[in-house]
Amino acid sequence: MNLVSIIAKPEITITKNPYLVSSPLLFFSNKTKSETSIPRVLFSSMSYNKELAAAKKAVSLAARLCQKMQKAILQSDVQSKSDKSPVTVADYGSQALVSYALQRELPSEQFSLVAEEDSEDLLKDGGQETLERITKLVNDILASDGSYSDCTLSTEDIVKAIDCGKSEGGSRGRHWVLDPIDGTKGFLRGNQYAIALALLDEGTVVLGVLACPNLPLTSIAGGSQHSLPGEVGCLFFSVVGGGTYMQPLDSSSAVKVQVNATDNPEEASLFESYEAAHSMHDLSSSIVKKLGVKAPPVRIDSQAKYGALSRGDGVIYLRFPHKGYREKIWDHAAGCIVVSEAGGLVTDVAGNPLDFSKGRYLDLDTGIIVTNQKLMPSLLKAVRESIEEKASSL
Ligand SMILES: Nc1ncnc2c1ncn2[C@@H]1O[C@H](COP(=O)(O)O)[C@@H](O)[C@H]1OP(=O)(O)O
Ligand SMILES: [Mg+2]
Ligand SMILES: [Mg+2]
Ligand SMILES: [Mg+2]
Repeated sequence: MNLVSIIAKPEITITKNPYLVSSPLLFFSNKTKSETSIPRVLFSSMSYNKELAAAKKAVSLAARLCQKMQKAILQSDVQSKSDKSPVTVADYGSQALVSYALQRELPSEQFSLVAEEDSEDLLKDGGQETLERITKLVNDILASDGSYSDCTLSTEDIVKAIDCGKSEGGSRGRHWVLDPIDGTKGFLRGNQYAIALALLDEGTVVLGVLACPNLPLTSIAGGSQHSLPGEVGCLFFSVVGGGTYMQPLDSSSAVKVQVNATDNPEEASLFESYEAAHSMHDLSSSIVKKLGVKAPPVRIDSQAKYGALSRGDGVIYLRFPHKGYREKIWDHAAGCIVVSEAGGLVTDVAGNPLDFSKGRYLDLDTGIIVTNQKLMPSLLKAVRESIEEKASSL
């Protein structure tokens, strides 16, 4: 039986990147081995190699599209900045590109996609011009990459690709889960955003790819989110049982990353939403005060928080949406596996893992808590106490 084995190549490093120094690269090569000599953990990651390659390609193409559009937005004058259509074009374009690329890369698989956007607004009066812009943009990205040069997409193809994302997901079979631009507000401001793609298999997230085009390749601990050009753009990826890896968006040299495993809250720093409207910052600050965290919170947009936490830039991520907000699975699926495979934990307030098998929404009523395994018990205790105090003060 021809199986895949993993060979460590410690001599290959990218010296500019501190994560690479202690992290040998892993290469996959074909080798014949008896089935019993392969650890179970490798079997689980081996089963999704094809899907991982397809997901990385799809997300990298979408990241290129988003980078192009964000540059155009930031270079535009004040008047056209108030026009929100470039972000719309980028959102739809990213979803169309990921959907199309996955289907081209995995032609023999049944395709189901749970994604944020749908074409309803594009098909209304006045949507045609936007649809044409999206179609041109997607075709331009594919042409400059040289992929799928056998066909140019029509506006109908684009609508079809976007609307593949209407699946309800659930606990049966395989479903891709996509947020084409996570952190739209950050994208518009020129700050952090992510393209987040995950694969659900029988209700469990088994694979995640997270592109963070504006995230520095070096640590953002302490809040420094600025780097020299050429030193930003990270692609995180994980397969269940296989760990989490990070590579520069424009290169294929991946390194294994791990969460910061400190058990000392004084050394732990907190990530939270940039947008106060997305999470209750007063509650997070009461929790970290109770826990004894010293550093001020680092506020960044999108699932880039999960990526940064997976490589140890910070230790805690708290997310408490305001009452009535329903969390969607595409806002957490990729980030969740990226952190868990790097040794972290992602739970609800009760300490239960997130359940992605219930359809398009996560069945949560309170919030999402992310940290390493050692700090989780005391963090959960501080969360519960702070929630009780807040409730009794109302
Ligand atoms: N009122 C809201 N409360 C919480 N999250 C929201 C709200 N509105 C949008 N979001 C989503 O929160 C995520 C951004 O999280 P963060 O605040 O941590 O950056 C995005 O997925 C964003 O959607 P979108 O994907 O459309 O940007
Ligand atoms: Mg989102
Ligand atoms: Mg989005
Ligand atoms: Mg949105």
